[in-house]
Amino acid sequence: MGFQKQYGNLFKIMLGNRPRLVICDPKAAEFLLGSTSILEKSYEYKFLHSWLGTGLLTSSGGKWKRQRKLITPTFHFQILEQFIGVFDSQSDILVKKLNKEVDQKAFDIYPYITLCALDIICEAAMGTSVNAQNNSESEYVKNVKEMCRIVVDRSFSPIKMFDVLYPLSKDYKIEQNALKVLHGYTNYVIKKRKEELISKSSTTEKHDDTGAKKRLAFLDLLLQCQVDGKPLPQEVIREEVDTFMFEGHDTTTSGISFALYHLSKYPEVQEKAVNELRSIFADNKDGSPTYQDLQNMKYLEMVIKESLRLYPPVPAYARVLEETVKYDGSILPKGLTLMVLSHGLHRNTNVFPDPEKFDPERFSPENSAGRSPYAYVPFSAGPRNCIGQRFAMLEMKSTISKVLRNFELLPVPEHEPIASVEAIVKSANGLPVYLTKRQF
Ligand code: HEM
Repeated sequence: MGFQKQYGNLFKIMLGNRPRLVICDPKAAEFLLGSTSILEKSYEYKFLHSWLGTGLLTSSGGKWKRQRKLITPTFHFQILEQFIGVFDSQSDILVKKLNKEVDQKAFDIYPYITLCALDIICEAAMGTSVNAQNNSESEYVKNVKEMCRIVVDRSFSPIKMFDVLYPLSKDYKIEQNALKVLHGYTNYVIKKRKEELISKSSTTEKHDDTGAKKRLAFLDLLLQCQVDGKPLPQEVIREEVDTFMFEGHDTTTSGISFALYHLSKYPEVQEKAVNELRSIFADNKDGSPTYQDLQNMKYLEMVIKESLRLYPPVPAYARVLEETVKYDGSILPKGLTLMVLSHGLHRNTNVFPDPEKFDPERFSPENSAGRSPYAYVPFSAGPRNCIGQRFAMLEMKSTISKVLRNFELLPVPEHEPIASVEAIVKSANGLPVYLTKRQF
């Protein structure tokens, strides 16, 4: 991160034997992210292939275009609306778990949120529960964590990054075992859902035992997709479900945890967010939020956005040039990796003065007006932006508002997070807070 201060908003570095152009400048970010032709992901994404195959995140070319078109409708707001119950019921479990920290010592909020976010994505993606919050020792949960660690390790290890050397490492064996568990579980769930889909008539299948409209998981929607009149192959469905599992829980965990941490540090911001919630839930103090309630949490959204600015969960993402291109009078050669460092872009002083200051007002409608959409990119931008962006924002609002309605968050005065830049941004020294009960 220090490189930006030294070399400016556009600079070249070598990682291993690969040169890369690091982008912390909105104009260059627009050139890359707005492009409809520079879509190929960089080398490091290959470390995800053994788990995710070539799902939406890791695929390229025709397959990516086809899958993106097919999957986009499954993120329609009417479908997202169905997941609000999942966010709410899992947040209720989170509140129960957090109750034991009330008036106790400071504790790290991150592990609690990880398990909650895992439960949410499992239920939304697969329609099943792994019950991580009540059973953090689940094999599936343990192996998701293990795979996330291995992927990051491989990106930075001068030995493990090479395919020929990697099988000699301890992690290779751990990965093989993890993949057995992860693929075994997803394949089992897909098979079970497929059988259910075939055995139930189309009318009963859309309703649960009480006759209420049944919620469909992303998996059900994928099972209903057809290409040229044929259902998607099992392998393709598995890749996408696994991709949602990977992209859809560590990212929101980081987003929620840092936002809660910032709320603890800035009591006046917390007070303002709570007042907004009081006005939204005036007639329904203990009620569950509706889709509209979540949409009305405008100030909370500003808080989340500012938190994502300072600690974007995906701090960097990269593409590789398949052709030589020209940018701003310079030739960028084929094979060059272009990396958007959102962590640095969000600290560009031309766009965000006094960048280290936490100030949600930066995202008020007046202050956001006229800002380039490529200056603030926690969810990336352009054709390969995050497909789960609206799902993530709803989940973050739902979970954070539930915590705020139940607890007051208090700061640990001397603590400053040390951003550890892995695939997902975490804090090396945790995100500790104190909790007291709130009268809402
Ligand atoms: C705060 C939460 C999230 C953040 C900050 C985030 C951020 C991002 C970013 C930066 C990318 C681009 C990555 C790249 O170019 O390599 C991306 C892609 C993606 N995200 Fe998210 N994400 C979040 C939540 C989610 C959720 C909840 C889901 C699924 C339910 C999801 C699914 C995906 C998928 C499938 C892609 C690949 C899209 C494509 O290449 O077409 N994300 N996300």
